[in-house]
Amino acid sequence: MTKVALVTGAGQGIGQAIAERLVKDGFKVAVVGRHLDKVQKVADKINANGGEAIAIQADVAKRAEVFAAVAETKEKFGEFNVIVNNAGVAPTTPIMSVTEEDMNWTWGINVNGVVWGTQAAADAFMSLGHGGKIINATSQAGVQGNPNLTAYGSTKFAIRGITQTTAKELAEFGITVNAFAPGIVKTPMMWDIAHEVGQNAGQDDEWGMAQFSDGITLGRLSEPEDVANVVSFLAGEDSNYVTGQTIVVDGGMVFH
Ligand SMILES: NC(=O)C1=CN([C@@H]2O[C@H](COP(=O)(O)OP(=O)(O)OC[C@H]3O[C@@H](n4cnc5c(N)ncnc54)[C@H](O)[C@@H]3O)[C@@H](O)[C@H]2O)C=CC1
Ligand SMILES: CC(=O)C(C)=O
Repeated sequence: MTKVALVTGAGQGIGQAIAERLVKDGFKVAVVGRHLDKVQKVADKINANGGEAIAIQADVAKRAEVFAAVAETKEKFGEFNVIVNNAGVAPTTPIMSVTEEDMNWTWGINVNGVVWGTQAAADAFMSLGHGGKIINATSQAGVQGNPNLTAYGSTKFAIRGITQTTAKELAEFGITVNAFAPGIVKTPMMWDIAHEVGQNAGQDDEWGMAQFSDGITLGRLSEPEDVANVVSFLAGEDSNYVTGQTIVVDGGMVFH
C-alpha cells in the first residue's frame, strides 16, 4: 500500500527536496507551507512528473492549522504514515540585541511547530490504528553553539530534546521520532544569512556564502538533496529500529 507523508516548509529549499525525494520513494505527499502559491507550485511539479501531491497552506506556529493540515492529508489520501517537521526560521540575533519578539517568533515556529506536528501526527497514527514516523529538523547549530544565533540555536537544541523525550513517550504506540541536523545547505534561508554576512563586510552574497565553506571536511557546502537522502532513510523501513536520534548531515563544518 502507498504510504503518505506530510512535509512542512516544503515550498522551497530542504522541505521541497524532501517532498520530491519521498515521492521518488513511493510516498503520496502533502506539501505544506505558509504561502499557498509556493507549495502549490511544488505540488504541481510533483503531479506533472507522475507523483501524487497536494498543497496545503498552514502556519506551523498555529496548533489548529497544523491539526487541520494533518486531517486534510489523512482524509484526501486515506492514510498517514510520516510527518517531517521541517519548517523553520533563522534570524541572526547577537546576544546583546536579541529581543523578546525575536525569541517568541523563533520559538513559536521552530519549537512549537514541532510540538504541534508531533501531536497531530501521533493523533492521526493512533486513530488509524498503526504506528508512524516523526522526523524533525534540527541543525548543526543545535549540536554546537554558533555565535550570533542565540534565538535560532536555542530552538534547535530544544528540538533535539523534544525528539528524545517524545521518542520515549510514543514508542509504545509504534511511533519513532528522529531528527536530522544539516550543516550549511544552499537554500534561500542560507542565502539570506550569506547576504547579511556579505553586506556587513562590504562584500557580495557569494563572498558571504564562501565564508561558511572553510574547513568543511568534505570540501563543499551541502545541497538540499544531501539532506533529503538522510530523511529518506528516516522515513523508510530501514530505520525502523532507530528512535530518539539526531543524524548530523554535515560535512564537518565550522560556523564563524
Ligand atoms: N539551510 C541551512 O543551512 C540549514 C537549515 N536547517 C533547517 O532546515 C529547515 C529548512 O531550512 P531551509 O530549507 O534552509 O529554509 P528556507 O527558509 O529556505 O525554507 C523554509 C520554508 O519554511 C517555510 N516556513 C517558515 N515559517 C513557517 C511557518 N510558520 N509555517 C509554515 N511554513 C513556514 C518558509 O516559508 C519556507 O518555505 C529549517 O528548519 C532550518 O532551520 C538546519 C540546518 C542548516
Ligand atoms: C541556518 C543553520 O541552521 C545554520 C547556520 O546552521
